Amino acid sequence: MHKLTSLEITQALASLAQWRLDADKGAITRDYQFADFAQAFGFMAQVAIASEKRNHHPEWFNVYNKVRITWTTHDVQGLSSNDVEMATLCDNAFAAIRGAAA
Ligand SMILES: C[C@H](O)[C@H](O)[C@H]1CNC2=NC(N)=NC(=O)C2=N1
Repeated sequence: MHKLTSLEITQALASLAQWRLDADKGAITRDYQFADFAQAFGFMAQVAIASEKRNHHPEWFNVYNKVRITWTTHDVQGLSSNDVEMATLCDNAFAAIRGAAA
């Protein structure tokens, strides 16, 4: 696992449009809003299981139906492909929950 270069980060964020980059910290953050707490927690449970499976864990905050997630890789003190993969997984899980709720 290597620390992503600025170019690699730009390329990765092209498909993670809702994520905000903190270039100094080497982290990406996104806010999600769900219909209610149950949906928000269900999302967090899915992400938690995937995080354990990949041994790559989020920094997150939840209040009622809102979840803020930040991905960064402590081991490289910046962003790695693990962060990109997990952000993509979060977006897919969010879309599935919103689609199921529709
Ligand atoms: C030893 C090291 O902390 C572990 O391999 C994993 C645990 N989960 C992790 N999660 C995140 N976000 N970054 C890491 O570097 C990381 N490392």
